Amino acid sequence: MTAQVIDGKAFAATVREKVAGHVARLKEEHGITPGLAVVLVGEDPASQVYVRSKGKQTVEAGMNSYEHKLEADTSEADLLAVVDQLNNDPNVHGILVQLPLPGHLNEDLIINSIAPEKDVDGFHISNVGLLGTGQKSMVPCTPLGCLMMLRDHHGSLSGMDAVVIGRSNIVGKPMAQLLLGDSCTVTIAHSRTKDLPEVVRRADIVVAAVGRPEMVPGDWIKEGATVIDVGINRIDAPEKGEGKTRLVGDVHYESAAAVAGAITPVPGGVGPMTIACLLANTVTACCRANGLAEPEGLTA
Ligand SMILES: Nc1nc2c(c(=O)[nH]1)N[C@@H](CN(C=O)c1ccc(C(=O)N[C@@H](CCC(=O)O)C(=O)O)cc1)CN2
Repeated sequence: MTAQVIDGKAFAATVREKVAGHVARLKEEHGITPGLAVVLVGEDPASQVYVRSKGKQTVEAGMNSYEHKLEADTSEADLLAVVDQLNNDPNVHGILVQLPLPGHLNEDLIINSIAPEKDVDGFHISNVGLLGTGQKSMVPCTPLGCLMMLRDHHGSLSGMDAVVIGRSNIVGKPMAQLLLGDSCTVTIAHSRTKDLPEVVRRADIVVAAVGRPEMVPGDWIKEGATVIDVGINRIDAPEKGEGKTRLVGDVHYESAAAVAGAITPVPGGVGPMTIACLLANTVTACCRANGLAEPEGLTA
């Protein structure tokens, strides 16, 4: 079997189009423009690229983008003051603090200082609790993007066996909650899981989110399974020339694609969906803040 490639880049473009349509309607019918504030602390090069991309895509979708770039040595008190100001700004419907933060800042404290209804990352403890109890919440963008691709590919996920490899708060745990919400039988596997290959071999859906380059080989994958690769790892690529690198996922793509029914590539799979879902969450937050109907197909 050769897997169907799930094109996250193309799918993300359709999500952004839907978002732009909702934004246009919000403007025309209600005179409201959704606004997203992104806070970046420090000069991590990858974070700078992601923040730039978020700002650009926010504006392209017709929304207002507010960027707050703070020095790497910004104090916790100063960062909390910026978040507080954004919490109280009626033009800001979504707030995101780019991660990772510099080591001297308490990530949990900062995230939990964001007003839950503006927490478009879905990382606030209130949103974690709401998602875990099946209530309306803001849903973390990467798992939401994975769920959208799975629903698009399969229609219903009900009764499917799903394995999520990785138990991070940002991807693994919310992903498992979303799959459970769609009536999958869910296993969360991690570094201490006994006989990981056997656990993965049972799964109709494999979501790999461990951050270890090409850790999941094709012979762990059940024939016809759907593989969602969340990993984005940069590795040396001497075959491309001295000092060159390339991106790989947590799954060994070639061997997995030979047995899977469908697979997301890296790059161009889950990654682009993360920012598309951030835009979707911002529109959702704006509609909720104004007591308007939520956009269909853009939430979990
Ligand atoms: N506050 C947050 N911080 C971080 C998040 C997040 O969701 N919220 N996620 C990641 C970084 N991230 C967005 O912030 C992100 C990562 C990767 C991509 C992406 O499109 N990747 C491309 C490849 C890019 C490349 O060439 O390097 C792909 O996979 O095709 C988008 C967003 C950590 N921080």
